[in-house]
Amino acid sequence: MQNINPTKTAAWNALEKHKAELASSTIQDLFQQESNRFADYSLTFNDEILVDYSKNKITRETLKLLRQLAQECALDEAKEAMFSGQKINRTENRAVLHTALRNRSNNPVLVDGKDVMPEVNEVLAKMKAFSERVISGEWKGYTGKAITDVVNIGIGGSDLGPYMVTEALRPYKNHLTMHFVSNVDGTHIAEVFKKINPETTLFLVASKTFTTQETMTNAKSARDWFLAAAKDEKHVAKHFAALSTNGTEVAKFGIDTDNMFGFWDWVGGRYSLWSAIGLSIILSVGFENFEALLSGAHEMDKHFRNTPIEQNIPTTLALVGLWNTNFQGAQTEAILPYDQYLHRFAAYFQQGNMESNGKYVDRNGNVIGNYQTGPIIWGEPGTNGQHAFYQLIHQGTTLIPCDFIAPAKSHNPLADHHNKLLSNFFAQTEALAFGKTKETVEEEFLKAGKTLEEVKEVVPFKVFTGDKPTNSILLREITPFSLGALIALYEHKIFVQGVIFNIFSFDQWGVELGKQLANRILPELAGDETVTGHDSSTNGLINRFKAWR
Ligand SMILES: O=P(O)(O)OC[C@H]1O[C@](O)(CO)[C@@H](O)[C@@H]1O
Repeated sequence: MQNINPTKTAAWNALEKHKAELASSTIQDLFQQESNRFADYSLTFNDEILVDYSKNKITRETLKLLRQLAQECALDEAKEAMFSGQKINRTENRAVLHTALRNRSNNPVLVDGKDVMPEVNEVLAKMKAFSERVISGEWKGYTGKAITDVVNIGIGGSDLGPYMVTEALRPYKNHLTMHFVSNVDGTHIAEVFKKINPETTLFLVASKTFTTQETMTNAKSARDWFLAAAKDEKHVAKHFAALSTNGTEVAKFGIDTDNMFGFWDWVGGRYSLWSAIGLSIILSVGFENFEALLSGAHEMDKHFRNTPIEQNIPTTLALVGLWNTNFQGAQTEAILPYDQYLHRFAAYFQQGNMESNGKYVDRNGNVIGNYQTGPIIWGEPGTNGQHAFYQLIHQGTTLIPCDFIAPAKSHNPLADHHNKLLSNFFAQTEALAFGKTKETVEEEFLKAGKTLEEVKEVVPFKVFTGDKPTNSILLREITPFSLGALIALYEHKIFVQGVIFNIFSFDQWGVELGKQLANRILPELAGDETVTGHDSSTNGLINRFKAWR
């Protein structure tokens, strides 16, 4: 992977000039100039996912220059480096191979000269056998009863991915009730304890490192709660499994390593739902559906690796996103799924994108001064978002590019709900792009029998400038396969942007300082002594906490 400052490329320079030339054009103007924008600026994956990026302020020239930028930043070489197991996570000296976890072709993937596929397949086979026993009821708890509830204890990538997918695939669910505990706030696990029975609950302790404070604290409380009922330590083996890379810590915690499902340091936490961390998904929807999820992601991997840049969906979305943040002044991106089952999708990619590309130091170790790296990611399902924050997207002073995502076919085709839902999706993207002029507002008033004199004060507030960029991602249906492909699409989008930003997307040093300071503060919270070792604000807060608790 080369270390190229994107702003030093010829393409970046040309994009700056091009931006100035386009400045006076609106998205509406571009639609008037190009009658076929939909056909020319949309791509289809597998006849299952349509990506329409026509409602962005881009032209053929914009795309040509953005593609040139990707080439000048050696994107193809970086892609091959990732897929072939090179240690592109240089600050941790690790390969980045979530693609190997879903490599359904089974072609060898080498890390340090060793094919990782046999081990990947071995863990998959172990998860299959285990999940079948639990789902069928053959796996019994300590009093001989079958498992009814599964509690995944993990945080960050060890929670957000499996939780998001489990929710997204609810229509495929079996009888097991799933719970996800992540927060170290005792409330999170205490509320779950109220709903479960120790005799019929299986705890999955999901942690790549098996040292994460939140997870280990919750896991210990779960074990204490369980032993308060089960009494005998030997019963732990029937009720606790570990999903981790760290066998030593798993054994130290007291979980039978027969109940451990391993993965490897080349799986990043936020890219780990395809690994043993996906066991809760398998327990919820069955192994076959998990395989279909992997297959969907694998198809997207092949598309990303092999499709020319002009038709390459993740690359196109990455380039359009980069254009919006670096040349149009946007700082955030909203992900707006019009599907209630995808209610954690934005939260999932909040970590996926912001932990990956929220970096200010480039691959040479230099501070980045003159371009933006990862955007702020946020979002909520439509139409809830419409009644909450869309006001600002339509009429605020900040530019917010949005991804609208929806399935054509609903899993719950109740009366006309889905048509209503989708009419809102289509209407929003139309309104954001084309807005509403002063003339239209006045015309509407005249039609309603008002005079222009009567309404002149209110007219400005009813005008929508439009010219707000959106992508529309329409899926045929949310299935395990299409969901796998959709997730992989976003993962690769993040990768492409990281390559061009010239940053390391697969480390996360930015989360360490807070952890370090919390470890220093924790013992200070124990006694009643006044704390004086910090700045006046931190001392003041700690001391008031101690006085009030
Ligand atoms: O799976 P682990 O090791 O418990 O880590 C959980 C999460 O903590 C982080 O390391 C930092 O917050 C994430 O990258 C990771 O997903």
